[in-house]
Amino acid sequence: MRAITRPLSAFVDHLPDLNDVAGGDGMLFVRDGVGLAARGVAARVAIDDAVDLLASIDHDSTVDDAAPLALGNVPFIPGADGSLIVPEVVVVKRHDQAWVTAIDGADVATALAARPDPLPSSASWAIESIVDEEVYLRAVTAARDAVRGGELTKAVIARPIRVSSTTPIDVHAVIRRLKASFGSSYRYSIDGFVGASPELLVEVDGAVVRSHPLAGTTRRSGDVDTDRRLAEELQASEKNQIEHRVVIDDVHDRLLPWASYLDWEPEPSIVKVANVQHLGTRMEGMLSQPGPTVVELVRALCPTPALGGHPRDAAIELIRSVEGFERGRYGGTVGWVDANGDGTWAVAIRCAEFSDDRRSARLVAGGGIVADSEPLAELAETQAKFQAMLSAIVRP
Ligand SMILES: C=C(O[C@@H]1C=C(C(=O)O)C=C[C@H]1O)C(=O)O
Repeated sequence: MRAITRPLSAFVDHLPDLNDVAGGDGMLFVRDGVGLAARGVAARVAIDDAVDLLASIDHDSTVDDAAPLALGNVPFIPGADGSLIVPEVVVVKRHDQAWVTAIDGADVATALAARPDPLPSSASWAIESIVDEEVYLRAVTAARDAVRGGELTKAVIARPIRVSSTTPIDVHAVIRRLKASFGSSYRYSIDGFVGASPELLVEVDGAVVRSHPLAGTTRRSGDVDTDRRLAEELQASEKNQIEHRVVIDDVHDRLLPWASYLDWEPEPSIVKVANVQHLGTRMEGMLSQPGPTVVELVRALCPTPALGGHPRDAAIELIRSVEGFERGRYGGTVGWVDANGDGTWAVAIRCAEFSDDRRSARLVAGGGIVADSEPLAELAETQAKFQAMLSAIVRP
């Protein structure tokens, strides 16, 4: 394969919005205006082979930092195949520069051409649980009992719902709404898998490695003082601190063997998203040289205990025996890797999987269960988390 990279300014005089480059049928991975949008499939590649394939591409570039890249998703189950896409055309935006890479002479002008604004439309909607509430509540209780019995320190229990519409759902409109409400989350759209995740699994940027695990959740109220009180209660809650500690220790222990240095916030801080607030701990370090690719770190970290639990194998076994559905892409990770092994991967949460005809979507949300978890409070937490995608999809 051959790739050509040029500054975006060689093709357009104003920077297009990445959401509009992706539209309803392209690909997107972006946060706060930094990220990429892509169109067309030049190749599909197993994640473990991606860096070798990308490095073998003959790359003609006038942009120093640019390298061919692939994006996609790794499912929740450890070791599951993740198939990435090498796009025909990809537009990359960083803080200070923007460029476009085209594979094998793909048509950049068509990829960048303005897409019509999504039209407002009205539909009738139905929302139904895919797994009965009773099954979910029993699963939470089973996880709590396993923690109380000393088999686990934490397991994450989730539940799926289906949203159906009488008319096809316009994914372009959905990603635009996610931008408006969840600009600082990792917003993604790949092969009908769309979401806005606040959680960074791992990022490799040269020798620098970063992760931002989240665990421990409370609602938001719409009122500043109430939100502050809820955040203080979250910080002071032993139950939530335990949920959080399990994740931080595990991510730290999995990253440390690759790092010459790893730093982290001494106390978890509050991460506010439009619908909920979380406990989060930023980690940043330097990779030992020669450094691992981001794919190796994805393999080491996925699924994070923020979505599985601890110990990992026992938690996943329990999840699979009590949850009553297959998680598939939910709870895995979504992101990109380039020919240098750099890349950014978010935890695949706050997501919707659209049917091929776009008339329905499966949404999944869950939460960490420890000894003091209350099943009905957990149900309410999933409802708050569902709001991220529901509010972007449902337009009566
Ligand atoms: C499981 C989800 O979110 C995860 C679980 C959290 C928790 O238990 O408090 C918080 C953030 C995420 O790591 C989800 O959104 O479905």
